[in-house]
Formats: sequence, structure tokens, C-alpha cells
Amino acid sequence: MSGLTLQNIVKQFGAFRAVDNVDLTVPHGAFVCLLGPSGCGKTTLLRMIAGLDLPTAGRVTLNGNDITRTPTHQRELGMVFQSLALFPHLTVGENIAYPLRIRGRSKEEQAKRVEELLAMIYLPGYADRAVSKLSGGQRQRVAIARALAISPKLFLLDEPLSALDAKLREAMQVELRQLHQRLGITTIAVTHDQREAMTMADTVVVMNGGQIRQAASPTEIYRRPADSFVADFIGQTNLVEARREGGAVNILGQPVTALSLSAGVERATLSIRPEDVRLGPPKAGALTGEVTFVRDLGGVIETFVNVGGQQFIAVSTPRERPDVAVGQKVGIALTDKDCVVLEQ
Ligand SMILES: Nc1ncnc2c1ncn2[C@@H]1O[C@H](COP(=O)(O)OP(=O)(O)OP(=O)(O)O)[C@@H](O)[C@H]1O
Repeated sequence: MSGLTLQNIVKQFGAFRAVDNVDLTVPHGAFVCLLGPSGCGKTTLLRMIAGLDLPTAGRVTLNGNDITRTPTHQRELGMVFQSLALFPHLTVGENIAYPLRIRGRSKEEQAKRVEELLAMIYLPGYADRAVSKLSGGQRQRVAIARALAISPKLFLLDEPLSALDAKLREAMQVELRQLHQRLGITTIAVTHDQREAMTMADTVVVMNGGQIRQAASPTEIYRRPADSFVADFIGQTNLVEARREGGAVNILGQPVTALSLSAGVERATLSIRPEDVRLGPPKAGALTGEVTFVRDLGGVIETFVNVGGQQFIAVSTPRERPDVAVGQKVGIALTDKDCVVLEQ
């Protein structure tokens, strides 16, 4: 099978299980982001894919070959890790050519490839520059070019953009995605930044406690989170418990007439995205709460509403700005369409 497959991967550090039975298939040419909070095991998983760590159990296959125990240098990988910095004493061109030089490629081949790669990262004519004269973003592009010099079978990135400031980081995310679209190299990137993952990846793999909680497209992860961890970790959400009481579905002790639960379900956790919370005048059958805070962030307006002791957050565009003020009583009319039913 072409692409990368992880089967029942376990990594144990003494009694501590950093990666716990991970199964994942990355189709050839896909861009996958491993996303999760600090310590969830993403770097450990990437290091096993790279061959920098051996799994305690499980199997790694690349394009049908078992590479679980293959040394890193025989895996034909391109890697951009935070710790793998550019060589400061070499020029840009020498840095990019380095993987070709140590593989004994001719000077002509090295020069040709350096030229191609510099054009690809939008730095033509930079071969003779000193690395120390580059900006942070340019350095990162050179590190990417160096990793791609050998046309790797697999491209691995560990927090590749974390040293850059927010604006440059966003631009580089788009650049990396576009580069991937042009080259089609199977790519796995580790990040703790969900915007970064959603910008770049075909598949976002959300991890927690060494396990995969959900692996799906950015849209699916956001619109149909598998559980409350994913719902809460990706973007903002309102998590509430719904209970069947009498004939109606109640939230925080208030009946919400337009909501239903599947037959036989007595209680469930609902995830309601802030953009699906519409505020209006209080009315029967809707939740009633009190506005506690309004935050105008320019492009979006966030309104915080206290409903029975729990804070709801509603987000709207400036055009749809709700006409509400702090202290005002408001209604939140919810329908099934606004909610994702999680644990039942
Ligand atoms: N060599 C090691 N020995 C012992 N424990 C380790 C070792 N490497 C990692 N761990 C532990 O394994 C867990 C997962 O670490 P890992 O670096 O994979 O997390 P991560 O998700 O990449 O986090 P971060 O975003 O902070 O880098 C952590 O609790 C970490 O302390």
C-alpha cells in the first residue's frame, strides 16, 4: 500500500506510556497534522516515524515496506525539526546542497538542484548569501529547501514555524500548503496550533494522552467533533448537558422546545459553536440568560451570556451585531441544527 501506515504503535518510557496504541494511515501525497496539547505524544510519534526513536511495540510501513527498524538515514526523509538548525558557517546554497554532497552527488547536480529549490522557495539568486544575513522566514524557507533537496519519500516537520512572529507564521502556513500542493510529497507536521493545522492539513489528527481522539478533515473535526475533548480543543465551543425531563429537553434546568434527543437517550453532552448561538429577546422555549460582557474584536463581536451559572459565548460579524448591552436579559433559541450531540 502506498503511503505511511502506523499499526498499534506504543512508546513506553519506563512505566509511562507516551504513545498508546496508535493506528493511522496516511495516503500517499496527503498532508497530515498531528495536533494536541503539550505532552500528548505528538513529537514522540513523529520521532518514531523518523526512526529517531524505536517503538516499544507496533509497526511502521512506508509504501508497503516495513521500516519500523530502518535507520533514519535509510528512510529517505526530509525533516525540519526545531532542533535541526541551518549550518551557520555555510552559505544558503551550501546548506541546501548539504544532503546531496554527503550522498556524493556531482557538483553540477548540486548546483542545478540548489537553483531549482531557491526558485521554489522564492529566493532566487540567494545561493551565495550568508545564513546569518537572512530573516527568520527566509531561514525557515532555506531549512525547508534543504529538507526537500533529496526529493524525499516523506516530509516531516516538528513545529516548523513556532519561532516566527504571528503574521509571518500565517503567511508561511499558506506557503507550506501551496508548496505541498505543487510537490505532492506525503507530509506529516506536528503543531500545537489549531489554526496552523487547519490551514495546512488534509487530515488533522487530534491527540490527547498518547491516543488519537479523532483523525478527519479540518471541516469534519470542527463541525462533527468525535467527543468533548476535540470539540473543546478545536476552536471555541459551548459544552452543555441536555436532559430529557417530562416531555421536553432541558438545558441548565430550562426547557428548550426546538431540541430533541434520540429515542432512549436521557442525557447527552451538546457542543454548540459560538457562531450558532443567536441572541434575541427572551421567549418561552428558548434559553434565557444575562449578557455579562461584549468584546468587539473588529472582525467579530463576542458576546458572553450567563445562563443559569454557565457562561455561553456567541460570535457574530459586525453586520449582524446583536443589539444587546451588558446586564440585558436575552434569549438563545437553539434547534437541533445548532448542536452536535457528543457523549450520550
Ligand atoms: N525520552 C523521554 N523519556 C521520558 N519521558 C519522555 C521522553 N520523551 C518524551 N517523554 C514524555 O512523553 C510525553 C509526550 O512527549 P512529547 O514530546 O511527545 O509531547 P508533545 O505532544 O510533542 O508535547 P510538546 O507540544 O510539549 O512538545 C511527555 O509527557 C514527555 O514528558
